[in-house]
Formats: sequence, C-alpha cells, structure tokens
Amino acid sequence: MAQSLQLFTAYNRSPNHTLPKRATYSETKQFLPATSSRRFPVTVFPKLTIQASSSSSSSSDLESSSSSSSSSPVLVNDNGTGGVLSGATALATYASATSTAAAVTDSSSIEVDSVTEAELKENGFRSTRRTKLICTIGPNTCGFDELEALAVGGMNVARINMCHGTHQWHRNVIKRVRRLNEEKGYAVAIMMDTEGSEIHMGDLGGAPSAKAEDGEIWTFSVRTYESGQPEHTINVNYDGFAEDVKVGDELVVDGGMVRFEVIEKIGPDVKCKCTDPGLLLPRANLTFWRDGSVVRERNAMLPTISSKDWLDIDFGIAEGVEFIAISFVKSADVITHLKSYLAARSRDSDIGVIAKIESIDSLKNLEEIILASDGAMVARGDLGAQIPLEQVPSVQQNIVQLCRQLNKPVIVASQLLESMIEYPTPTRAEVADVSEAVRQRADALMLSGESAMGQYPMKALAVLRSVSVRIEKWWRDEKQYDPMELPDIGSSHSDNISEEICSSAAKMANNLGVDALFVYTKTGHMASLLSRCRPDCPIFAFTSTTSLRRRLNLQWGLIPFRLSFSDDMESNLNKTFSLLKARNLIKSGDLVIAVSDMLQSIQVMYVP
Ligand SMILES: Nc1ncnc2c1ncn2[C@@H]1O[C@H](COP(=O)(O)OP(=O)(O)OP(=O)(O)O)[C@@H](O)[C@H]1O
Ligand SMILES: CC(=O)C(=O)O
Ligand SMILES: [K+]
Ligand SMILES: [Mg+2]
Repeated sequence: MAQSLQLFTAYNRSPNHTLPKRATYSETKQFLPATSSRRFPVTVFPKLTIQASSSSSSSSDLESSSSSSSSSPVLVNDNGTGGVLSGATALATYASATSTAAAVTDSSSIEVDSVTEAELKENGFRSTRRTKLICTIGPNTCGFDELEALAVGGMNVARINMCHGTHQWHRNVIKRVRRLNEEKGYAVAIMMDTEGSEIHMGDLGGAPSAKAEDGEIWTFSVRTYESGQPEHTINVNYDGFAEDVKVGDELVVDGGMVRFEVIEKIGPDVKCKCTDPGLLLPRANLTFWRDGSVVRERNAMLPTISSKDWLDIDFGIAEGVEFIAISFVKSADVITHLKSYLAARSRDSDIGVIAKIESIDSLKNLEEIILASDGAMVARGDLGAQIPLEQVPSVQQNIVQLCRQLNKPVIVASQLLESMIEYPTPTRAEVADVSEAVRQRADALMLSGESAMGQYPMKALAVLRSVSVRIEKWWRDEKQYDPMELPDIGSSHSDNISEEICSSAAKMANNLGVDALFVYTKTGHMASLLSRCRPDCPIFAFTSTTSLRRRLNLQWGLIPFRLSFSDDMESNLNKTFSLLKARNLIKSGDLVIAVSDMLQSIQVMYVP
C-alpha cells in the first residue's frame, strides 16, 4: 500500500466545500440535432477494447453487478472519432461486444457481469451511471431474451405490478430474472408493486385498451358482466361508487388521461359523457372531483393493504422478492404493520418496503411514512390525479430531498417517457423531465407502460440511460456539487460516528479526486450513508450476500459486489485489489478511499 491514512476522528462537515479542478473525461454520448421531427438520439462511441482477463486468483467469491454498468452509453465504435449509430443498433453492438467479454470471463473463477466489466475497463470509474433504472415488466418484456436485453441495457430493478397478471405469470418473470442473475452475474432486483384498494376500473373484458371519444356516453357500473361486456361499459371495483358520486362530478381516469362528466345515475349504473378523449387501459385508476377537489367519501376508509394484497405479499415472500412497493399509503402504521409481518414471516430474508406516495393522505404524513419505510416512490401517475398537476413538480422535489435527508432511496415514477409507448423517440419535454429527476439526484427512475406494453422498451431504457449519464457528466464538468445539508439521523452515538465517517469520506473523495470509494458492509447501512452524500466518484459496495447485493442495486451510485470478507480490513483490501486488478477493473496507482461496517475508520490509499 503506497499510502494509507487511518482517521479515527471524523472531519467536520462543510456544506460548501470547494473542489479542485478535475480532468475532463472524453464525451461518450451526445445528442445531435435532429433533422426530422422524430429521431432517435444518436450516439457517439469511444473505442471499446475487450481485454482477456489474466486472473490468477483462485477466489470464487467476487461478483459485481450490472447495475453500475448500467451506466453507460458506452457503445462500440472502433475508430473513436464519433461514428453514429442508432440507439438500437448501438445497444445490439454493445451487447455482442460484451458477450465476448462474458465468454472470456467464463474461464476464470471470478464472477462479474460483462456489462459492468466492459464499462469499468473502457470508461474508467468516473463515467459510470449513478442513477438507477427500474423497468416495469409486462407482456412486451416478460420473455427471457427481452429481460436479458433490459439487463444489458442497464435495468437495475425489475418491477412487477400485481394489478395485472396471474401469480403464475409473475412467478415466470421472477424465475427468468433469477436465471439471468445466476447465469450472467447480474444483480437485477425484483420489486413487487401491490394493487391497493383504491377505486379502479375492471379489465375491459380482456381488451388491451379502449378508446373514449369526445362526447361519447359511457356507463360506469359496479355490475360484473358474466357474458361479455356491453359496448361503452366499464366495471368499477368499488361497491359504494354509485352512491358516492353526484351528477356534475368529474370522473378522472389514470390521473387525467381521460375525463368524463357524470350526467345521470340509474341504480348501480352511472352514465358519463367523455369530456377529454383518450385511451382507457385495463384496471386504470379512477378518481372523482367536485368543486375543484378530489372526493373522498367512504372510499377514504378502504384499507391500504386489501385482502388480495396480503395474498400477493405472501406470494412475494415465497418468491423472495427484494422489494415490496405499497400503493396508496396513507400513514406510517400500515408500513410498520407490514414490516413486522415480513419480519415474522421471512426471518432469513430482508424485504425492503417502499412507500408509494400517490395520495393526499400520504403527503400529509410524508415524513413519518418515509421514516417508517425502506424507501419511497414518487408515483406521479396517481398523485397527479389527487393534487393539481402543477403541484406535482414541487412535491417531487420535496420528496426527493426529504428521502435523501432521511437516508431512504427514492424513485421517480410515471410518464417519464410516456410518448415512447407509441413512438421511437421521446419528446423534448420528456427528456427535460428525465434530466430534472437526474439533476435532483433521485436514486432511481422508473419506466411503466413504456417497458411493460410499449412498442420501444429497449429504446426507452436507452434514453433513460443516456440522459442520466449525460446530465451526471454535465454536473461533474460544471462542478455542480450539491451542498445539501444532511442532518444526523442516527439514534445512537455509534450511528452518528458512521454518518460522520461517510460524509467525511465522501468529502475527501471529492476534494482529492479519488477514483472510487470502497465500502465493506454486512447490512448495507454504510453503503447507503455514502450514497446519501452523492459523492463525485462511484462507490464499490462489497457485501457478503447475493440478496443484499441486489438490494443495494436500487441506490444512487452504488456498484454492488458480492465478496466474502473478514473483519481484517488490511486483508480485505489486499484481496479486493488483487481480485479487481486481475480482472483489469482497477490498476496500480488508482486512488481509493475505503470505509467499513467493521472498523470505524477511513483509509486512503493508492492501489499498489
Ligand atoms: N403484468 C402485466 N400484464 C399485462 N399488462 C401489464 C402488466 N403490467 C403492466 N401492464 C400494462 O402496462 C400499463 C402500465 O403499467 P404500470 O404497471 O406501470 O401501471 P401504473 O398505472 O403506472 O401503475 P399503478 O397501477 O401501480 O398505478 C398498464 O396499464 C397495463 O396496460
Ligand atoms: C407508479 C404508480 O403507481 C403511479 O404513478 O401511480
Ligand atoms: K400497483
Ligand atoms: Mg399508482
């Protein structure tokens, strides 16, 4: 070790540290001006060299994730001068290049997924993507090949929505993702999203969608239609529906995708006139509005976790999902209740509970809900149906900030690239929206219909990836460090020491321009504390279990590896250096800062 400095006292935190000038990294991706109105962003790629691994290590205990990889826009162009490929071609080329890398690594004893490996080697640590990407899996992405293409394209977490499909369908998706992880070394986590018991439409009698035109009269009814659904009829899942609505109310489908006005009530049937035409999707959410605000009659008393949700949760436990996202959370109690249920039911697994913020009640109790949860999702689809749309951006920013302060991962979801359900390129406004979420340093961005049933799931993911990398690079080049004040959150002195160590390590990493932060963590806590600081270099998180490795894959900037390690940091570091060097993932002279759960210290060293 060329230089090792152990600090047993934490540095003082300064919110406004100045940073030294850093080398700029060559551009890997850029948007060129479009000449036609809809054009896929083009990609300029640096040379990608795949090097054979010269591993001499006998250890079989290191795995790295795709997550990091995720990152990049790395694609292949062997002249390095800016050949232009379409996103899809580029992805395919990259995939084939990296599968060569995978083949090379097969002969060695260290597992590392090909995408991460190729990217770390080619672009260096600093240009790896920090923002994590979640894809909702649906009919267009549930096959093994599609799931693999998503993993290659940077999917860190696969979301399954229990509003749709059977347990068998979801089980097959989970199995395929697990197989992908096992065979290819990815660390794609599974997030199960509950249906919740808010009011929603039925399944449209099996039709994939239905078009509602301006002025058409539709009937919303609690009746279920055994023998086929009459035309322009929608089943509603909430028994009190016809009693609760009034003539003149506005009925809002899916947060405003389609609107109706209630014109007549006939027993259980509610006749409505379409005032804002659009596409009705199966099981879309329904809200009704009166005098400018959302009406919450008896439906406000519906349980957050319905009996169907409990069955789905049992399914999630049995399948060993990493995260359960709870729809329409109203208060912290439900999260606490679920967490104790999970603790009792699944002693050996540690399922993270994500609170979906998508109702007025959840905004009222925001801080206590986030504190009780393991993360939060800004579910803008339903949220935008409950609060005026123009409030959604500021609410998003507040939730993202609060989550970071409370050290909980946060996901920005819904309509990021909505137009890509139908078109191969995003709108400028969508790109701006994605950029803003990245600039806010959300942990993760989520695709919904774009990846579940859209026509261009891989392209939508490629857009998230390239916009993330581009915006992250831009803020690094512009030195736009985020001086967010991070309050102490720990309840014990030892927790506070960990926080101080992580914030000091992150600050040192920025000031010294180190190549990577290393964290050795048994619980993931120190890794999340480093991620919370949003440092300027990637964080290699070493953990001893595969399930924790997958869980860490939701958090900003973490590149999770599985590694068997001991309490002896010196030997952990030497082992890690030799394993990573053998794979050409780091080289002599790289500057690294390391922290761990086991020893309250910060070590700064050059890779020997
Ligand atoms: N498992 C599935 N099977 C069939 N279609 C699906 C599935 N998952 C999603 N979809 C389709 O993709 C669309 C968007 O999916 P998504 O799960 O993101 O819905 P959402 O409305 O954003 O989420 P939520 O229901 O939690 O509010 C759905 O309306 C549905 O048409
Ligand atoms: C994701 C989700 O549930 C929403 O946006 O409503
Ligand atoms: K859901
Ligand atoms: Mg929702």
